Amino acid sequence: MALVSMRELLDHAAVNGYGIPAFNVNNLEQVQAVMTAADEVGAPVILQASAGARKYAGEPFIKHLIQAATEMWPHIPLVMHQDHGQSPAICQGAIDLGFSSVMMDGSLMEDGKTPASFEYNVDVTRRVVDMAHQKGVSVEGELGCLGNLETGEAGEEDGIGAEGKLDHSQMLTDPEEAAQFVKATGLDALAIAIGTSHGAYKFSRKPTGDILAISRVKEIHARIPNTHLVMHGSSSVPQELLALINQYGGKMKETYGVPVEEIQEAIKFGVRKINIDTDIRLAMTAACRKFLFENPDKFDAREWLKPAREAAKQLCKQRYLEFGCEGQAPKIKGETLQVVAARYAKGELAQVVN
Ligand SMILES: O=C(CO)COP(=O)(O)O
Ligand SMILES: O=C[C@H](O)COP(=O)(O)O
Ligand SMILES: [Zn+2]
Ligand SMILES: [Zn+2]
Repeated sequence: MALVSMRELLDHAAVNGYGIPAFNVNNLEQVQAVMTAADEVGAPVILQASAGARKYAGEPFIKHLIQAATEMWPHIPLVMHQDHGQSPAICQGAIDLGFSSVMMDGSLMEDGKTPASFEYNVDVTRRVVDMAHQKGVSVEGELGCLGNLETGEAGEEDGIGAEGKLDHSQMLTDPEEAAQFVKATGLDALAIAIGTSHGAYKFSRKPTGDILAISRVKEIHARIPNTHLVMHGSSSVPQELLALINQYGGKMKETYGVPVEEIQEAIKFGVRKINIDTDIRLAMTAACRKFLFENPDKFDAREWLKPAREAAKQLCKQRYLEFGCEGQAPKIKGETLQVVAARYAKGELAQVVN
């Protein structure tokens, strides 16, 4: 099957009440880990590449790694999604490269650090929707800035995150604004801010409602019940992986992620795409540290990449099962992007916002 539209997968997830993890990938082993996990449980797949991933591997490698996955697993509906595009030009580049879905993250200005105005966000997102839908490519936008409600700080581990302190009104997506935003842009999926942030250091304690606002998901969903919601920064940061890393020479500080049961609750209220990168990083690092510690004489990279890939696969498989993806892949038609483009043109996929 050629690459499919993210909209088609999220529509299917909405009708059938499940959520799809979107895994960040940077290299061969991560692509193989996600695909094998999906194959074992019959899950549809969203592979996403950040700007950092494209810089690390090089765009041709990202493109061909994902295309190789469509050849090796032709029966799995697969979306190639660009994560956190900082400008319409970057999204255009990804569409030209063959991505079947893009994120225009207009919650921050092009520098990836300065919170943007609502008007700026609508303008850039609308422009990306116009060009993407003509090709049948899906668009995710973001309203509200990801950040830690305890400290007012955004994740500082990757290239994207607001600088300085944010207040709660910037870090919690407003339901009414969300409705205006969806109406004005016509996007396919909306990333919301509810207290999650990127990276391993999300919460200083197991999160409760004051720092992880699942109640806000419910309020947004009540206002825009037909829009697919996206949760970024949704790694669960399993304590056993932190313990393994530290047991074998790592030095990670105490930290907590987004509990799986909170994500499961959010899935009941319109969350259809759940972004996970950090958990794969933790799983691979733990496995790699353990293997090298136990086998100090080994030097063939394949020997330590194999357990790392296997650990990533187990993590992905667990999330597919926990989010309800099991057995869904064969039920998805896998329309071509041309067919999807025609459906956008006819207005069949227009957003319904009252
Ligand atoms: O949101 C993400 C990518 O867009 C990844 O989030 P994590 O850092 O929680 O894995
Ligand atoms: O958006 C955040 C992802 O975790 C990507 O991280 P990255 O920019 O380090 O590749
Ligand atoms: Zn953002
Ligand atoms: Zn993100």
